[in-house]
Amino acid sequence: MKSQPQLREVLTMPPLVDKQSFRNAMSTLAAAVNVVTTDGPGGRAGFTATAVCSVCDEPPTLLVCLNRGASVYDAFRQNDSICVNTLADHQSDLSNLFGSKTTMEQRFAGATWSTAVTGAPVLEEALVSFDCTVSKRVSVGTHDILFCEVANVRHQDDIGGLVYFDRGYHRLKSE
Ligand SMILES: NC(=O)c1ccc[n+]([C@@H]2O[C@H](COP(=O)([O-])OP(=O)(O)OC[C@H]3O[C@@H](n4cnc5c(N)ncnc54)[C@H](O)[C@@H]3O)[C@@H](O)[C@H]2O)c1
Ligand SMILES: Cc1cc2c(cc1C)N(C[C@H](O)[C@H](O)[C@H](O)COP(=O)(O)O)c1[nH]c(=O)[nH]c(=O)c1N2
Repeated sequence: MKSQPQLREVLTMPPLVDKQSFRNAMSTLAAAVNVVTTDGPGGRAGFTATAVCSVCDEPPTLLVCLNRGASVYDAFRQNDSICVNTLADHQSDLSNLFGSKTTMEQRFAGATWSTAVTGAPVLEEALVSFDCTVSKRVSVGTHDILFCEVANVRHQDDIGGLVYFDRGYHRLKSE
């Protein structure tokens, strides 16, 4: 019978797949597109994120993965108020605005905002907005995982969703 590798052996093992192969594979996982915003002592900031998912419903918690090299990282490190604004089918331009090398002024000038209970910016025409407080932060590799407790939800009816798949946007409409 083959013995289990010792911890030291595991730690020195090379990565199983290279970065590009990983990204190519990940590009086949369809994901909702979100503009994640914050405000507070670290200032107002926002970025586009597809690495968002549900964690548990007691307490209602979702997670957001944020690259520590992103321009918004310091603001998200200092602030605990976060709003996950899931984009509607007509908002791919806003995704590109918050997902490219633009200033925060340029990003927020691209849409209309209100202020959530927690103080985070809420996108007026979002499909759904999750107003959250960060409950825990975990660093893994290049990213921080932000666990966010949901204080309030705002949902719009009769509006299509936006999905990122195969490095492009796809519009979804319910029958
Ligand atoms: N989780 C992330 O940080 C993440 C997710 C999606 C896109 N992006 C960024 O958006 C840009 C365009 O992405 P694309 O999908 O058109 O092409 P891509 O080839 O850069 O990425 C393909 C897929 O790989 C994953 N990915 C990409 N960069 C990653 C990273 N640094 N960490 C973890 N997963 C990552 C995502 O699932 C992405 O959809 C790139 O600059 C990319 O880095 C980052
Ligand atoms: C469709 C799509 C999806 C994502 C991104 C981009 C795009 C276009 N980006 C990258 C992130 O939005 C990007 O780092 C910043 O908005 C632009 O970089 P700077 O803020 O200027 O560093 C991104 N970054 C991240 O840390 N987590 C994520 O889940 C995603 N997802």
